Amino acid sequence: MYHDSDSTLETGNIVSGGGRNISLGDYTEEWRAHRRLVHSALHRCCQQSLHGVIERQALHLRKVLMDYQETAVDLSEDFTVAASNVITTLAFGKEYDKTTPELQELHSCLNDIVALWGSSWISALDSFPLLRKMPNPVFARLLKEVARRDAIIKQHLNNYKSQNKINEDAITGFLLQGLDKHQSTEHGELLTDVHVHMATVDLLIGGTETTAAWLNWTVAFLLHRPEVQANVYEELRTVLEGRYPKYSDRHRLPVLSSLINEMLRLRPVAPLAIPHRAIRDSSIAGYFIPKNTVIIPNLFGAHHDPAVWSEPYSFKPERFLEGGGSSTRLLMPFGGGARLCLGETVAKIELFLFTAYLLRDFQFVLPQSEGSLPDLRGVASVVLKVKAYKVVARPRP
Ligand code: HEM
Repeated sequence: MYHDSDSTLETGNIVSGGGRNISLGDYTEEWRAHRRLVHSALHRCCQQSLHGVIERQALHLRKVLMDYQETAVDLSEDFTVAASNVITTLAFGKEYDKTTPELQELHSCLNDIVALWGSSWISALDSFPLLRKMPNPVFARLLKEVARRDAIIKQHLNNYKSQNKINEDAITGFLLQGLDKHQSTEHGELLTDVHVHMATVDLLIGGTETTAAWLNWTVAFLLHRPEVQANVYEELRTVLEGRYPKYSDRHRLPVLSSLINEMLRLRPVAPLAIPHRAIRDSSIAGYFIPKNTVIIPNLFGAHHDPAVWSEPYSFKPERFLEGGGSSTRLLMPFGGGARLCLGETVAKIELFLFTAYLLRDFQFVLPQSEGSLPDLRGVASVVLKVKAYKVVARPRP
């Protein structure tokens, strides 16, 4: 019932390529066809190539951590590169080193757009359209960054298309080929290259900082309760007998799964999801919701409701173990309904494999130089991030 995200606003239209991306697009036939196509592409890639792509990035991350040789480092950038490489490999068959200028340009541009669009200057423009008639440096920068983003993505997609063989197992390959098959919706709206372009932006924005922030939170919480880390390691060691895990091993690794679920509960990295709009008069829990009301789902609130969770603010993965009293059915870190996170399956495989690989090979410890444990309160923005901290990744014997 609550389908539309709020994109009638002018700045939203600019950022979303005229409403042609999924996260900000309105609930139209065109939007549904677009989402269906991207969903099919992700589904196919989850079955065909995703596992291998993530394994490769997890092993690369392992090498990066080994190379630090137990020095105290902030791992946030390495996590961002690992998560981003999963998406860029799937989207245009490319992976980057963190020092690559191309990668830095892509991320600085996407991060600037998210930050500028979330700024109060831009909200003021949407609330008081007359302000658009006056010079506004923030708005001018937003326009410039959107143009830069579009030029970068276009170049990547053109490079990809100019390769002789377009691989249908890669997302973009599937999307491009899918355009021929699904081009027209029931009502005749056309899906074009612009939709592939905007889907790539959606996947890059939706799939990079979220996964990276989640990994960074997990290491921070593990420093606070080292025994959880020891329990996960012990489980990995005994169940897997030395080999690296596959996603299909998850049911045999309840301790690891409980850690992942507890982190998704405690720090849903998109704490307020994406604004939705009621497409018709409705009600929630007995409250009348008129058509067009914008609804902001408070996922963080739902995950900390004392009526549902005991000690909601405590880090207690064991609550999800048998007899622990909590059910994963009450979790909603990926939102819900028609706007459910498109990358939910991709994210779940990533969180599982990255965490398993990291905890199998490293013990994360507080550096002696750090006086105190990481601050767990977080920095609020579109993505909920942990404050910067340093950690030592000590290789397991
Ligand atoms: C820890 C990892 C992640 C979390 C917690 C997360 C969470 C979310 C949430 C809460 C939403 C909004 C849902 C709503 O409004 O009801 C969302 C939307 C979205 N996410 Fe994720 N996400 C994650 C990873 C990913 C990944 C890896 C991708 C891409 C492969 C992705 C792509 C998207 C897209 C495209 C949307 C917009 C969907 C729409 O508006 O229809 N996300 N995500």
